Amino acid sequence: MGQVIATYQVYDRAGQFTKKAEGIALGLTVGTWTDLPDLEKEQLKKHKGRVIEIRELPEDEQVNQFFGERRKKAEIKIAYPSANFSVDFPAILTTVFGKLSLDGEIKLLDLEFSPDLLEYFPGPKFGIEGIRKKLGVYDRPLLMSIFKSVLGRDLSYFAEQLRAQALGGVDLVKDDEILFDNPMTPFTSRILVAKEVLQKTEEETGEKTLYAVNLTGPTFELLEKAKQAVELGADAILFNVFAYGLDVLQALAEDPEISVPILAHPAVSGALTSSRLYGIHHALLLGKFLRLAGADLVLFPSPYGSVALEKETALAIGKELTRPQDGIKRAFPVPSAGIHPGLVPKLIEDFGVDSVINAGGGIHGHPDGTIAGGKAFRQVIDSVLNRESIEETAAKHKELDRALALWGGK
Ligand SMILES: CSCCC(=O)C(=O)COP(=O)(O)O
Ligand SMILES: [Mg+2]
Repeated sequence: MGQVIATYQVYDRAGQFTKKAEGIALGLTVGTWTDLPDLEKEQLKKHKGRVIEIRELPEDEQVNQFFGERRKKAEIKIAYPSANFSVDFPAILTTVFGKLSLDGEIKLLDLEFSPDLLEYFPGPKFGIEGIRKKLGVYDRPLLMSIFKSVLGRDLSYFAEQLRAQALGGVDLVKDDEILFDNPMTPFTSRILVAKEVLQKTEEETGEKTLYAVNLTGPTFELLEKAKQAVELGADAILFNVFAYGLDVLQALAEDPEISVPILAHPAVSGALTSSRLYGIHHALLLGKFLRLAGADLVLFPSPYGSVALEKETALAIGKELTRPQDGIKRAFPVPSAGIHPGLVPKLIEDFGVDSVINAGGGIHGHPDGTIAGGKAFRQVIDSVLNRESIEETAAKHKELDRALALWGGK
């Protein structure tokens, strides 16, 4: 029989972890099992959660200080039989971390699926290889940029900014996650204008650029809207998955008519991941779950920029997105926020060639404008791959030199 195994981090004053683990295993499955007559006990046995490991860990001094008292810490693993749930994110999350998520200092660290359950999750349609094929770029990290200051501006401004990003050598341009459907730059018009602009830049430069349009609006309109986007020729979709839910992403990814890559934005996810004591581990939510739900590219805070994650955490997300997994394509890690050219060597060292360098302000804020901003990034990416020092490359390219002078990194 299939099962999911949940790993939790728990704290307890008295360190009564066996009691706590058994309480969870019962409470989230058969509830009052021990008080029932024998016949019912037998029937409910196959539904009971099973404690499979309790591992006491050294106390966390930061947590002790926070509470002003000592708290013992442990990791516990509980297996939940698949007989208890339908195999979808809402049912599984409610089973393993439904009311439990409200019950004191407990964090969901990991969830292992038995192989039979993995078949219910599509994974990315395109993944790293599929996106590289679309772009014809195989040997370097991709470069992505973000429209900025488009709110309140019209389509001609949008077209101008898109053209500059493409001429700067950017592979993918995405809407900012805060750009919704609006009268100045309507969803469908953005797709049509982008198509025209990017066809022209490709003719001029020979390089392809993909545009990811922000798919927004009421949940029950999204599928139709996404299909309409594809019909109009959209290259890719940006999706604020945590404002909607993992299952909505999965529905989009599974639909054969939505035949474009999906970029998952981490907006709102910090409310679920950021606490040391509560919520869901970053690598599980932004890594394992988003990949299973079908994201082709996943944005998350890098260890360095303006909204930084601890390095170990950011690396763990990247690892979940790219580790080999039977039948499930790898998704592109996109460590983001406050990225400028000086950070690129570290990002490539951390996330490898199969990652995306992504910048908004770091491109448009270049002292010589957006085209120069894109070029500076492409120059530093080449510099790292050619094992040239950043100083040597900057001496040959004024775009990179000016970016490093402004933001540092030499
Ligand atoms: C926290 S990851 C998402 C980053 C993002 O949405 C963004 O707009 C980053 O812009 P920046 O100007 O910091 O590159
Ligand atoms: Mg943004």
